[in-house]
Amino acid sequence: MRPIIELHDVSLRQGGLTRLAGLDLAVEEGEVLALLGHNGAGKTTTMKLILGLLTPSAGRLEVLGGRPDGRHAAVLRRHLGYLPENVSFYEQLTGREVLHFFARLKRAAAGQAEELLERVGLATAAGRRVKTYSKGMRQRLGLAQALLGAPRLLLLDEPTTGLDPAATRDFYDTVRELGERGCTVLLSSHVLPGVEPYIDRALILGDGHRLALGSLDGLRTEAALPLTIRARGRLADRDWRTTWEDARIVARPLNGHEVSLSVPAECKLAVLRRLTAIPGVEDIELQPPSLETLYAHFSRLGTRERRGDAP
Ligand SMILES: Nc1ncnc2c1ncn2[C@@H]1O[C@H](COP(=O)(O)OP(=O)(O)OP(=O)(O)O)[C@@H](O)[C@H]1O
Repeated sequence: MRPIIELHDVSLRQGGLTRLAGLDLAVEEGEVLALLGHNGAGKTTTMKLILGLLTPSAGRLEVLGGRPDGRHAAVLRRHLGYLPENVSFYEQLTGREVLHFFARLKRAAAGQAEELLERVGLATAAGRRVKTYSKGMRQRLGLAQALLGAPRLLLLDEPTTGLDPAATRDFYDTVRELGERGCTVLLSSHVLPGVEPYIDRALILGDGHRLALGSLDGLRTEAALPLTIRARGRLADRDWRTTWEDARIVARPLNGHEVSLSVPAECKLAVLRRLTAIPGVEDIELQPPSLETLYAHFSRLGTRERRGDAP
C-alpha cells in the first residue's frame, strides 16, 4: 500500500530564507508521527505544505495519492482534519454553534457535531459561549472541529500547548484511539514529556533540516547514548567510583542509599550482573534515554554539523 504522505527531497525557499531543506518522509496509514523541533525549525511549514497551503520550491510531495496544491486539493479537504497552532473561534458563538458551523462547511452531518462534543468532553458546556471557555476547552473544541467528517489524516499543530497534564493525557488518548482506527496523525510538539507512549515515530527538525527520523527504539540505537541505571539499598559503605573497570561507566552517588550510573548500552548486562551480586543492593531501575534526551542529542549534533564543528 502507498504511504498516506510522501515527501521526496522537498524544499521551501522564500527570499533568502530556507524554511525546509530537502526533506524526505513517508508516513503510513494509521501511523502517529511527532514533528519535533525548536522555534522556527520547520514544523508548521511541513504541515502547511502537506495541507497545500504552501507549495514546495523543489521536490515532490503527495498526500493521499495526489499533489495537495493541485486539483486533488478538493478531495483532500474532505479527508483531512487540521488543528492550527493558535486556534480561535467566534467568541460570541456557543461551542455547539461553532461545531455546527464547521460541520456545514465540511458538509458533515449535524448529528456528528453532537457526537464529537460528547467525545471531547464538551457536551455539558456545548451551550456556553466560547468566550467563557478555558484554554483546554478551546483546544478540545479545536480537536472536535478537526475530527468532523471522519478524516483519514489529522494534522495537529502544537495541540497540547497550555493544557494541564490531565487534559494532555486525555488529548493523547484520543490521538491513540484515532491511530488505532487507521487515521494517520501528525502532531507537532515542543512539549516532549508525556508524548512518548502515544507516537510510533518522531521526526526531529532543526533549521528546516531533518536531523533524525525513527521510532523511539530506532532513535535510541542511532544515538547510542548511555542509559541510566539506578541502584537503591544500603549503599553508604562502598566507593562507587572504583567499582568499575570501564572508565565509560560513570557513578554518581545520590545519597547513602541511592546511586545513579551512566552506562554504555553494551555494558548493561555486565553492570546488572555486578550490581545484583553486591550486598546491600535491594532494587535496580533501568532508564533508557528519554525522547527529551534524544531530542537534545540530535539537535546538538545538527547544530554542530551545520556550523562545521568537530564532534
Ligand atoms: N509566513 C512566513 N513567511 C516567511 N517565512 C516564514 C513564515 N512563517 C514562518 N517562516 C519562517 O520559516 C521557518 C520555519 O518556520 P515554522 O513556522 O515552520 O517553524 P516551527 O517549527 O513551526 O516553529 P514554532 O515552534 O515557533 O511554531 C522559520 O525560519 C520562520 O521564520
